Amino acid sequence: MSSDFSPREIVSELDRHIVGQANAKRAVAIALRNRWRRLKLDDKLREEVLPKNILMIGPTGVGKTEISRRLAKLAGAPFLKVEATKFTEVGYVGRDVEQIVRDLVEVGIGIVREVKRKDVQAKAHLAAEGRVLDALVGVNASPATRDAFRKRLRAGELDDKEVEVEVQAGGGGMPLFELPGMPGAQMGAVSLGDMLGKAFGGRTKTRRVSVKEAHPLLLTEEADKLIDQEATVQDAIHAVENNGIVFLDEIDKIAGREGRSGADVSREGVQRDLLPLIEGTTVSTKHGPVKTDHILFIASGAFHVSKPSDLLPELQGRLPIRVELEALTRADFVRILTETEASLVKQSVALMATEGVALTVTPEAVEAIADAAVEVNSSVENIGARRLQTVIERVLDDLSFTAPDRSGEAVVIDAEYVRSRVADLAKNADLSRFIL
Ligand SMILES: Nc1ncnc2c1ncn2[C@@H]1O[C@H](COP(=O)(O)OP(=O)(O)OP(=O)(O)O)[C@@H](O)[C@H]1O
Repeated sequence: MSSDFSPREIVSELDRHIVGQANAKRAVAIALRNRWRRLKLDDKLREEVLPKNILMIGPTGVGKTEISRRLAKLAGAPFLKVEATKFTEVGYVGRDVEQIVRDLVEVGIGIVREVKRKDVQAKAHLAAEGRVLDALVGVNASPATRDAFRKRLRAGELDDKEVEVEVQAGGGGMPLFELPGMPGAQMGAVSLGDMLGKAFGGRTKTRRVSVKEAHPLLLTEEADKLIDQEATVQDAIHAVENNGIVFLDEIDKIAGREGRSGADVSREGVQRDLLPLIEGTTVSTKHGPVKTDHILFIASGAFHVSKPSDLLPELQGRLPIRVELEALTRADFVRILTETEASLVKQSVALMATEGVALTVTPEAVEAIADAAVEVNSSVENIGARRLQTVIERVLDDLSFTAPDRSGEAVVIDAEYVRSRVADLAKNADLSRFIL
């Protein structure tokens, strides 16, 4: 499943979504290409080639996660983000780190299942249509009646009619997870196992839904019936072992410093627990053993207080590729707002269009938004590009609330308007702490 993009192509794909950070993009592009190269080797040599894991160093909100996530999406690779500090929490037992691999397998199953669902879509489509017809006319209806209804169904004439359908209980028939690469993927992955357990446990329940709603519900269910579940799991494990990417955030926070207080020992403990995973071990999961030797680990942290050299020497050795990400400038903010493929401005314009409001954000307004973000980042706390979200929300708050009453209107957001919404707040650090 590994993508066959060249490093140059990978970087240019990443460029569509992420501004700047050329070094980090380059490093991950090489790492991805190296996996493709490894898979081309003969068996014996292939086992010898270990991934060169990456340490990303840079302040919060400058694109570390985003680069990794986009890379994984590009490669169709199972991806999981974990905060290293999670393992320093009270009640933590060393073996919990293995949960990372189990969760990654669930993510992998999600990806493989989605691909396989597409493969069987045509067949599943017919089967789902058959079940909607059963619900409409009964299983004993004459072929002629069925055909007549099928025609009307396909023409969309029956969309609003209510039917009773039998669906798997426990979420069956609904998309069970979000795809990696989307926010929330992590949460979805954790509960995925539970949900699948229920979905395929055979319990069904009757639901009353419109014909229009019934079709997608049954489509997923019929597709899953056509998919070989065992092969899905095996493919997923293969994908995880050869292409999996784990993003370990806040690694700097578990780097111990001189002076061994109790907390430092626990931090070092977490590093020791993580080490085997990164060095290569076999984790048992409910789907079988999973080897971690070739999983790519991207560790990341700001390293404001601790330094990479404060990490255990063994861990430092396992993170040989170091890349620094720069803090974002005002000019970067302007580009993030306008040039990226799904920029915040494009998103806002599209969202307002669904309400019939033609929104225009002038270039001067974009500059003013960037100014406000820079100002609050320096006066309150530097959260990088994340600040753009809070500023935009604030700027569009009124419009967002009233949009349904303003259908048909053209609304222009200019610099003056942006300033009127956020300038005072941005100047007042105490206020913006809460609002921006
Ligand atoms: N260089 C950039 N180009 C475009 N968008 C960016 C960039 N940097 C950050 N963003 C946006 O800001 C948000 C946060 O970025 P990201 O999750 O990558 O932060 P991070 O550097 O990983 O920080 P943390 O270590 O706190 O997780 C994302 O929505 C991302 O799209």
